[in-house]
Amino acid sequence: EAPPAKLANIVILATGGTIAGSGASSTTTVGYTSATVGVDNLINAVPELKKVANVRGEQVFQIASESLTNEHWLKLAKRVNVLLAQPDVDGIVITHGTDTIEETAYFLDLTVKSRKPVVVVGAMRPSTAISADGPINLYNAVLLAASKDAIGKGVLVSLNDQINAAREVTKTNTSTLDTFKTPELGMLGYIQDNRAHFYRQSTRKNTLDTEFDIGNLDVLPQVDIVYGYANVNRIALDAFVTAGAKGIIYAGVGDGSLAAQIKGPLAEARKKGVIIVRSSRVGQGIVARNGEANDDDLDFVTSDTLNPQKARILLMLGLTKTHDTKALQTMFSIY
Ligand SMILES: NC(=O)CC[C@H](N)C(=O)O
Repeated sequence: EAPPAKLANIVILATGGTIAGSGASSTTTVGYTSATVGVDNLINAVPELKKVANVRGEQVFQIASESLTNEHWLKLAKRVNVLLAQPDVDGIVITHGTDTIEETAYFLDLTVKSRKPVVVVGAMRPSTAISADGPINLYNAVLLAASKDAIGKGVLVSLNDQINAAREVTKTNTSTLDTFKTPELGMLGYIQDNRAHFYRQSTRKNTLDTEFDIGNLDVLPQVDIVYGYANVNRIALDAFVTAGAKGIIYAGVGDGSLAAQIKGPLAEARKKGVIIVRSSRVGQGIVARNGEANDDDLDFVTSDTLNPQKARILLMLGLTKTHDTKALQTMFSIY
């Protein structure tokens, strides 16, 4: 196939993860070490990249993604914004550990100020494994970032030949290659035969259409997650509030239901000024406002379809703008 006349300029920002991992042998697929291979070696392992884009790499950090902090997100988003403001950069690919890929992608979806493509990619097998998925995933991600069809679609997550939206994608399996899915709402499309094929798009606002500006931020408001379960107690909640949490995501059972013994403590925390968002540990579906709790009386916010870890990101960013629960609730319906 003839190469396109003018290749897009794509910057690969490497952050670590299994895609940059190495194991003791070619059959080691668990128990390997993440974040050991540098960005130039990742690029050199896929000479086919040269056919689809002019690529250059930057090592932003080199960690397993479970160790990511808010500061890493701020650093990464700022770098993406600087690069995308340059006329000689057409798109960004971020190589990333898969454990928190959905969180980083959603953070960028809300804070990148450009319609140019941003694709977050990872792998489930380390670079040293037989049939490692990193090289094909990286190839597909660069192809996607260089594709005109990816412009204005928000931040994308691409593994396993599939394209998912940052807001909706989630890791559904601890270890299989097809772990990234958008249950029910569905993926956006496929990458096949050297082309991105799009079939749908999220209706929620992203990138240039959000109100969030992290350009001058060095810290984010403290927001923590309290997990719901039968026989839940208030110990974790109280500890987070005492430690200075400005917001709490309650990962309730079912439709964000509140156990009798947690409802009172959550209401007390709200009276102290802490913003409470009712989310759900279920992972699919809407947490309905005034459904399993009287949110109007309690002055709580509900998470819509965001899972707890993504609700945490939106609340952190929301709290950089307002502490008004009505305004925050609106954010959960538009982002
Ligand atoms: N498949 C992976 O990338 C997981 C490796 C590691 N736990 C990480 O998230 O960085």
